Amino acid sequence: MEASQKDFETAMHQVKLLKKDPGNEVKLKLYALYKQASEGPCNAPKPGIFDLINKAKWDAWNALGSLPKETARQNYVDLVASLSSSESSSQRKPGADSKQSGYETLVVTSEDSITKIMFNRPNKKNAITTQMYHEIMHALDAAGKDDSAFAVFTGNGDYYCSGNDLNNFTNVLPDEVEEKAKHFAILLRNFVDCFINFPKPLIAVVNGPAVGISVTLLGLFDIVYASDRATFHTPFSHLGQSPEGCSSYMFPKIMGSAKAAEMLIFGKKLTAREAYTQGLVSEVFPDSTFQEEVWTRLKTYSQLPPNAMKISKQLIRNVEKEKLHAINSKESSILQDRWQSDECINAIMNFFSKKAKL
Ligand SMILES: CCCCC/C=C/C(=O)SCCNC(=O)CCNC(=O)[C@H](O)C(C)(C)COP(=O)(O)OP(=O)(O)OC[C@H]1O[C@@H](n2cnc3c(N)ncnc32)[C@H](O)[C@@H]1OP(=O)(O)O
Repeated sequence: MEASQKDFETAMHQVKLLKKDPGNEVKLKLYALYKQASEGPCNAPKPGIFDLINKAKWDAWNALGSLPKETARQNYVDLVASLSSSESSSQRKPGADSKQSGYETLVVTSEDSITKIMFNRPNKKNAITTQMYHEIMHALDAAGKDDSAFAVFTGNGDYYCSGNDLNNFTNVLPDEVEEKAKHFAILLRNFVDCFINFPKPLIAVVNGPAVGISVTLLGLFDIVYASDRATFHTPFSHLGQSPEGCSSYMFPKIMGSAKAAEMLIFGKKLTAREAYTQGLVSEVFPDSTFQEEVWTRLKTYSQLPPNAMKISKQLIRNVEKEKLHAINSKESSILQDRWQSDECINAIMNFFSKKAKL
């Protein structure tokens, strides 16, 4: 059920009862969601750069873009619920619903036999930092072993995920480039391996635009539900890079080589409907009812016998597992070279100099 105005008001009251200060980042998130839910997209003039507090608040609100009021209200209620529940977790009975601690870039929750892994850097469009890569690997490892029926990835805010955080490649001295590239190739390979090896059904709830590695990985997901606001974009050539996440194999297999080439070589951005027509997405939902429809459905599926679902997933996927590992290894090693190329270094510099937003 979508959060009602009454749920929203109750949540506003609950915030005041929190005993622990949730920290500035969470307070900004609460502020932004509250403004978006009550007033809609940011319409206030941007504060001056020295007005630090009001600028941070404005940035947080503005980062929510055109997120619908209803979704903001729901996210606000969910966030307050997760804050309240983590405060009372010491009194909670074992096995009850819980937000898992130890994550800074994700919100990981277990509810209704579903492990939900939510990218949680909405102000940065959920771009994946090195820390986030590690947290995702950790969350996947735990979700593979816990008693949930399946795992679901989604994004907080208006984006699903804007792909690799390009800051991962900045502040590297010229004589460190080779070593860094090697380091990231190993990280990438290990990261994608976790998706190839994940033993249970893996579902993506694509709440908004998806870019780069968050798109390529979808070929390794079992089901992809998308809001009609979602887009799918892999600007690898624009960045002087090349495909990863086994997309060089999975995308031609899913959509045919001609369509895959348009995405992976030319960086053609697909709408949710196009991604559905090309077989990358299982179903598209209107954004206004997306969360309610998808989660109602997933809660029903999560009651199916978990072992049967797990075995079926493995039957479908395991035939190609070794091949996928080999492809992942090859893609990572090619990227290791690409990251050291002038094409790539210049494209990343361009992004940060705001000349070439993709
Ligand atoms: C282990 C290594 C694996 C490597 C393999 C992975 C490859 C990839 O994923 S390639 C794809 C990389 N991603 C991109 O190229 C996207 C870059 N971002 C953008 O083009 C845009 O930010 C946007 C289209 C995603 C959103 O544009 P807009 O709505 O105009 O919002 P802003 O650009 O103002 O973004 C808000 C805020 O977030 C920062 N940000 C967004 N995405 C990234 C990112 N991928 N890396 C770093 N930072 C990102 C953006 O810089 C803004 O920050 P502030 O200026 O500080 O507010």
